[in-house]
Amino acid sequence: MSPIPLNNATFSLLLGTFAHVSLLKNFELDTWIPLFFVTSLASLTSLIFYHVHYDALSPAATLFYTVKEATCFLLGVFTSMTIYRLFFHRIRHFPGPILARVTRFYNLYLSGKNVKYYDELDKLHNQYGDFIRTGPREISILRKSAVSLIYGPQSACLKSTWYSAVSNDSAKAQMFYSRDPVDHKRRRKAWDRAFSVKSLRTYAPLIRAKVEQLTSTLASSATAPKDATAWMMMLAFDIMGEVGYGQDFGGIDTGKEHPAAKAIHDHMTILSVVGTVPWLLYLLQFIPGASKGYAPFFKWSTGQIQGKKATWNPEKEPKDIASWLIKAVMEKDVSASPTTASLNDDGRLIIIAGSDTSASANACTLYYLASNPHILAKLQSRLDAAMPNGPQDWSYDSVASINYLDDVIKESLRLKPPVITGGYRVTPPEGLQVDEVYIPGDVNVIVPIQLIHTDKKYWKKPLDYIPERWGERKEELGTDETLFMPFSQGLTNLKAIGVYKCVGDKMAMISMRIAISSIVQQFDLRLASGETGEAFDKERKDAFTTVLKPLQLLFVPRKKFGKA
Ligand code: HEM
Repeated sequence: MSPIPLNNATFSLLLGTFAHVSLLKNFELDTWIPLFFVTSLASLTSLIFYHVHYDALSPAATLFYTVKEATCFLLGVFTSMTIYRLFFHRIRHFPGPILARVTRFYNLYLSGKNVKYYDELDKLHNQYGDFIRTGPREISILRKSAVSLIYGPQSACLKSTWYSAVSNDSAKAQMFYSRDPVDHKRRRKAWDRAFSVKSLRTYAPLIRAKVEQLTSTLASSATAPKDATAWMMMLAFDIMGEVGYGQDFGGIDTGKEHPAAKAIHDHMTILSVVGTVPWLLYLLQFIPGASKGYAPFFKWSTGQIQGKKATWNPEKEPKDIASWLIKAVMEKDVSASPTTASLNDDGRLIIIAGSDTSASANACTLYYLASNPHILAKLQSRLDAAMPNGPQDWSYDSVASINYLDDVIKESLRLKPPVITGGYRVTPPEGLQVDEVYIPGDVNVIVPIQLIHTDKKYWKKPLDYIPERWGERKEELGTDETLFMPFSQGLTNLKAIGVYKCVGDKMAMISMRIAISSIVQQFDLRLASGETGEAFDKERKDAFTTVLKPLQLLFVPRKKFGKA
């Protein structure tokens, strides 16, 4: 029996085409994926019901016709989608690999291949130019003017669907995932308070205490090589424990990486690879056990937040980031996290955003200093000139006055930005004019951080580590600060601003100044025997943040201080 018309292959094919052209084409599938699945399930159930009751088909025939019709329907959808994306889409004129124009699964493949998406993107830019289509509605741009247009304070671009991959409901998620600009701006105020000048002043001594604990530990077994990657990770976690929650993670004490560190790396790798197809990442969390490795960290941070709430004292000034966020909730401030779930998620954001990034920045700076003895010696001489009696003279004010220290840190952030590629933004409905190129509205755009930092159009000796390019050789090397965006910032009058830029950028700089100055003041750094630094340099994983290979260094205590 061949019931008409529902089991008709042509009809199903046409229905699929019609569904794409009239409906799906206009939807942001990433945001509507639950509805899409419920509707698909309901349609399949109705089809089965129709075949059983109206066509009186046997179970085997019902299965056969349902599968056939569903397959034809999907064939219609995907054929229409492919033709549309290749020949009719508003960004069809942009060059890029053919598969990338059709599906984001191509990006998933590129990201997952070696988890070095920045390398893949570099190859694509070399092949196709400054503007490339890296997805059906996604463009990667390597142009200076795009930085402030997309990331600057006046930008009309919003956060892309990538940010709704973890949750479609921003009321239940951390501030970072809030795509509604009004909601984001409101919630960001509570975070801004946690990083005010006054708050930062209370964090600096906590950071210094952790760094001192590290330098004593390093000094106690000075002849043995140490894995700088692991120790910088322990330091960063311990700092974020103290500054974020007023808690000691005990990493430096025990010499063991906090279990949350591995969980966060795994989580970030999944986020960056699977997140290239945001709806897929969204679905992944419904697979039982998918976030098992992450559970202890969830439990710890939720316990901390809820514990602080339970013992809240309104008279006490907050001393850590979490307490600032809780204060907004307890005082029912407009900036407060809207739900318990979102506050708990904000609590996780503190550690995730602040630890990995700072650890990677410090480890990379130590790598460059150990590999460039003349730069290390110059930095030590500047530190010695400012603090002639060595560590006993150390003060943050002295350290902050040493421009060369900032130059060293900035050059590391340029060559090895901890957030390697960065976040996508969506163009406003009226589109975006970048130099001679018009990008239509509702298109995901990105300026890949590491690639713009090393673009030979804009940088002389782009791959060389030259801290002087930020100071005395600025003019000679033509350094343009507006191209420097490790915190996803756009610059205006050399002030780092941007609606979605890193809220912890100032704390990050303070933390790096304290860590690098203290270590370099007390130790000479050398690559340990057998360590070339090559794997560390070349094999970084792009897991949104960076996952670094081990780096074996010798921390040799310095005997003399004073002016060189
Ligand atoms: C060297 C260290 C750091 C680097 C390079 C860095 C980089 C970044 C970047 C690139 C973004 C924007 C990501 C995007 O566009 O999606 C960001 C956002 C953020 N960072 Fe950092 N970060 C660092 C340290 C920190 C620290 C210490 C904290 C403190 C908790 C922090 C907290 C945040 C938060 C909360 C956001 C989300 C901001 C928002 O969505 O409004 N970061 N960071």
